[in-house]
Amino acid sequence: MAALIPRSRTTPAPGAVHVPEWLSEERQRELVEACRGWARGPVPMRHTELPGGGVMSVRSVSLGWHWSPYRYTRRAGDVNGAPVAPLPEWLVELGRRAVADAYQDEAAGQAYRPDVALVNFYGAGATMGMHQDKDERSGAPVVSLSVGDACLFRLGNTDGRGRPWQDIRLESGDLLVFGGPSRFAFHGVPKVYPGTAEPSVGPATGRLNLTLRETGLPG
Ligand SMILES: O=C(O)CCC(=O)C(=O)O
Ligand SMILES: [Fe+2]
Repeated sequence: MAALIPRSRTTPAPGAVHVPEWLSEERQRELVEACRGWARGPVPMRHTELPGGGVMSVRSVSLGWHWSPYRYTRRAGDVNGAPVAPLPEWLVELGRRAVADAYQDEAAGQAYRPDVALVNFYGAGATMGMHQDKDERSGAPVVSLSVGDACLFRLGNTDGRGRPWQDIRLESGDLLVFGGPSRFAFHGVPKVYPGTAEPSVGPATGRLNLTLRETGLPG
């Protein structure tokens, strides 16, 4: 839903750009629909098990490469052994457009070649602890798209999980790109605000987040 007072783009940290309402409502609906399909399979969306025995509160599915802690594989050995669904070209294009728009740099968009998407669904009470996206062997930016309930996104520093950090409210349709000096910054989602989504656009409840990345892995 368009805000009464439009939110403007910000650069919360060097290399990090937040573009509110970047996705049209139609695009958001398409993404929700696509996520419904990916959640079904070939690798079903699931709570990822962590090596320490815990499980993540978000449910996830990947495209292009399967992510499980802390590596990328072509098959989901920790789920059902199925080969991961391909990353569709329209999503690659969306990622390239996102980078070009965020950095206002067409060449940066052209150079961006994401080969993996991680789709996360935050149901009631789900959060994500502070972490780095560091299983990629590439310094290319991470493109993050949010649909559904708003959340508190915490963008920290590259040294550790603690302060300083910037708190950003990500709403449905928002784009966040973190690259350059922010590419390996710790970040997390300490809170999702239930019931803040526009019912005609987002999932019925909860929050969807999709990140595009370059793994830097061969073929
Ligand atoms: O949900 C978000 O906004 C962040 C997701 C994230 O950090 C990740 O998938 O690595
Ligand atoms: Fe992350």
